[in-house]
Amino acid sequence: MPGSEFELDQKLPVGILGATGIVGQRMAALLEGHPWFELKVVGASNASVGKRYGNVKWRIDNPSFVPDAASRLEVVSCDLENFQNCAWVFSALDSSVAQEIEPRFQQAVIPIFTNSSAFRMDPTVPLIVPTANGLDFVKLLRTDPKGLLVANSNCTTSGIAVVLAAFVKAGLELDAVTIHSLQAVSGAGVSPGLSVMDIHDNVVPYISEEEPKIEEEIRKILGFDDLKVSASCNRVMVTDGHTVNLAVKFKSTLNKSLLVTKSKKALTDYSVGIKQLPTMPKTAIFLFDETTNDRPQPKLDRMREGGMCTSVGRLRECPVMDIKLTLLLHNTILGAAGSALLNAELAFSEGMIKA
Ligand SMILES: NC(=O)C1=CN([C@@H]2O[C@H](COP(=O)(O)OP(=O)(O)OC[C@H]3O[C@@H](n4cnc5c(N)ncnc54)[C@H](OP(=O)(O)O)[C@@H]3O)[C@@H](O)[C@H]2O)C=CC1
Ligand SMILES: N[C@@H](CC(=O)OP(=O)(O)O)C(=O)O
Repeated sequence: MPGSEFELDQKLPVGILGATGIVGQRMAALLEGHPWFELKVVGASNASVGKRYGNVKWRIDNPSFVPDAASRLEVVSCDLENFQNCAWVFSALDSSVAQEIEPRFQQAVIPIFTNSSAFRMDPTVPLIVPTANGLDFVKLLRTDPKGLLVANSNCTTSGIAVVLAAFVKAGLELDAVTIHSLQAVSGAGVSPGLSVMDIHDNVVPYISEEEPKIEEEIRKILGFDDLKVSASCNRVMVTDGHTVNLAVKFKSTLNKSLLVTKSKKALTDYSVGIKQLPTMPKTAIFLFDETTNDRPQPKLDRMREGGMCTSVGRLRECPVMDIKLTLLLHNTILGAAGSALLNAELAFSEGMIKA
């Protein structure tokens, strides 16, 4: 927890657009008992308007089930006037809907931290995975604090960006990256979501629009326009937690064995370089050593550090590239709601949003 400068007389009122979906529910669960922010408004589509939030069909495995304080709220429409008293809003809207609704909040000068992909590649929108490029966000807030719309990345992108950021920070220059993902069903959201008939006992080797999104977002987050990235995405029968097999080629003349050693050190030494905040994990990356060759696994490792830590294992030489590894991230926490919340904490702690 930060020091007394952040002790507030009253918590800041915040709202969620798309509060009834999988990411919106995660946001509500993470906000329950938050030291600075209090969930006051929950918005969704007309299908949910008028319901008590506690009566909405709950879909995530939060220990407190529907968060207690939020359960009494009534779901409202995502019209601006319902959120006028919020210090800012989190958006967990479908991207097609977000495209229309999010700019209205931006124009009304209500800051918005969005999980949607609608504006991620807009050059005026910071694309921030706080445990990867959070320090860039701090610098931006200090020099040009106008970003009222802040996006976090695609879920799969998030953990990859964290690992690659650690390599870059350790001075390992990236040349090319290949990505093979095994993505959980919660990534597909509720509506339309995935049919059990399609995914049970199955692997689906295609996720609409996912591959180019990951490739572009990684370049934007790391700031390397010329980085070669190739992604292949698969949907698997896992509830939460995306697994990624990553191979990396460095711009280096060192031999592969040395690059493995340096990569391991980069991951174990990695520190994000920003202050401790309520949702910041103590360690952004957890590396399994060579005595453990069957981890990370979604069921066992997705909740490490409250779902905000990227777990890495099986880091070894690659006969084609230089190194390869397996990483795991929680797709609705690090990959969505947790990063949006940490971005808001960062912005608030840097004075972007006044109490
Ligand atoms: N799931 C994941 O792992 C990740 C998701 N994201 C992004 O986060 C966003 C939310 O994803 P997810 O929670 O999975 O999606 P869901 O389909 O589960 O939820 C969508 C939400 O948007 C609301 N909504 C839909 N149409 C409208 C409308 N016309 N007006 C107002 N509200 C509307 C829904 O309300 P209602 O219930 O009433 O229909 C619901 O609350 C998406 O943009 C997604 O791409 C990003 C990273 C990871
Ligand atoms: N498409 C991702 C989740 C997601 O919604 O990503 P995005 O916000 O980039 O559309 C998945 O299927 O796991």
